[in-house]
Order: sequence, then structure tokens, then C-alpha cells
Amino acid sequence: MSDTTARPTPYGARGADSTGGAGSTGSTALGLDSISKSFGGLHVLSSVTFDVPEATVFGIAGPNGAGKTTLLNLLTGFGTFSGGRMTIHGQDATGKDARAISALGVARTFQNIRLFRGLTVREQVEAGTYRHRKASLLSSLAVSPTDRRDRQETRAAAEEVLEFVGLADQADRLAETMSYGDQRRIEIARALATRPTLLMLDEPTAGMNDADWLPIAELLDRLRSDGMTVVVVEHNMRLLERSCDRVAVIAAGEVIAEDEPYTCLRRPEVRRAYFGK
Ligand SMILES: Nc1ncnc2c1ncn2[C@@H]1O[C@H](COP(=O)(O)OP(=O)(O)OP(=O)(O)O)[C@@H](O)[C@H]1O
Repeated sequence: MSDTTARPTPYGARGADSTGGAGSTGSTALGLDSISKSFGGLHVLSSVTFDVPEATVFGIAGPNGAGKTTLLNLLTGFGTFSGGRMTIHGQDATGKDARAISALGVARTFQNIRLFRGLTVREQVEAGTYRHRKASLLSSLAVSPTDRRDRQETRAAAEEVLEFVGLADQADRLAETMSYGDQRRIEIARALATRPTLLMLDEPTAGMNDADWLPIAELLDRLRSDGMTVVVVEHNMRLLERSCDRVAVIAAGEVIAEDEPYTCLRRPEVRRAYFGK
């Protein structure tokens, strides 16, 4: 793993170190070295090793039960490593909890949609800006004279993110009334509102039809153009091929292939893992 403190620009290329250009800087956003995880006697991950370069989209594929979500959980501070080492933007992040991982610039979405019931689209995203606000989440959601300025900043930040993901015109709708695809985009918007430099998405197109997943794929393209690093766990082969720079395939807890997507997904060992032949 390379050791670097270089940071990509946040989405929208507004970071102080912005070069205004797209594409990888050549340094490592996420480095995994021999990660393993067991639940009791059950070995779920064995010696998972790969590097994710900055400003790239990296796919993680594999059959059901392969260990993809377990890996994403470890990488975001949910659960303890049984072995191995992880770096984020060149810093050792092994064993850090979710709060510490978030402080390193990581945000994630979950396989099952986790939106707050009863909040509008805008409020869902405002909740994500909380990490950067002086006021508490509750007070920043309330309209009070004492924190009006903070409230305005929160609103502006949420609107900027909603514009970016194409949901600005839906901001005042209750999130639970939105389509499944839009709810997924709200989740991504909420993660982006934390201003991450490394975004991890767990099956962002699960259950979607073409009309829904293509906007997600286009969103990944724009995030990469703006310097974001994205790790995406996906079953959607078309998205993996279209949007990823590299893909790692995990089967039974081991990385069985890692390459650029077209080649990787056609390897015989990958076909065997998926189709048994
Ligand atoms: N907390 C846990 N305790 C025991 N076993 C677990 C736990 N979490 C996951 N597992 C097991 O680890 C294995 C990998 O599960 P995981 O959810 O990571 O797979 P996955 O590749 O994400 O699957 P899918 O594509 O279906 O979401 C499974 O056998 C699962 O039952």
C-alpha cells in the first residue's frame, strides 16, 4: 500500500487542493492488506487485499453470502477485524470505530434503505450536514432565532447536494412518498452532505430497473470527475462494467479476481463462482 496524505477534492471540486481536473492522482484512497473476519468459527473473510486509487470508482462484486457487506461494514467501522490492516488516505485506520472512520472522510449507504420517516427530502439531507454544523441535529432542524444563521447554512448545503443528485425540485416532498430509485438517491445525497472524500455504497441499484439505475451510474461518473473516490458493492454487472475503473470479485470470503471490469467479470473463475461452470 502506498503511504500518502494527498486528498481528493470533495464532490463539486471545491477542495482547497483542487486541481480542477478529473481522474486518479495515482495515490491510494483505501488500502487493504490481508483483511480477515470470523464470526466464532465461521471464517467470512480471508486475506482480502487490494488498493483503491484516489478519484476512481472501485466495484466489489460476488455471489450472495460472499462477504461483501461484511467487508464494507469493517471498512466503515462497524465490527472488528480478526486480522489485517487498512489505510484511508494513507493513514492507518485499522480498528477505528465508525465515528473515527467518518472523521477520515468516509461516508456510506446501506443495503436496506434507512431514511427517517416523516422528514422531507431536504430534511433527510440536512441531517447529513450535521457533522459540519455547530448546532445539534435537533436544533438545526428547528426554526429558532438563535440558530437562524446555522439553519440557513444547513439549508444551502442541503440544496447544493440535492441539486448535484438531481432532486432539488423534489426537496419539499416527504421522502417515503418517493420512488424506490429516488429514495436511494436521497441516501446518497445524505452521505454526500457529510462532505466525504471516500464514499462507500452498498448495492445502490438493488431492485432497480434501467430507468432507475442509469442515473445512479451517471452520478458515479460525475463524482469521479469531481475527484471523489467511490467503493461500490454491486450485483448489477452492467453498472460495474459501465462505471467502475476496477472490480474485485469476492467468493467465499476471498478475492478471486481483480482487474478492469470487462476482463474481470469474464474470467473463468468468476463465471464459476456465479454460475458453477
Ligand atoms: N453477524 C454475523 N454473525 C454470523 N455470521 C454472519 C454475520 N454477518 C454475516 N455473517 C455471514 O457472513 C457471510 C457473508 O455475509 P455478507 O452479508 O457479508 O455477504 P454478501 O456478500 O454481502 O451477501 P449479499 O450479496 O447476499 O448481500 C454469510 O454467510 C453470513 O451469513
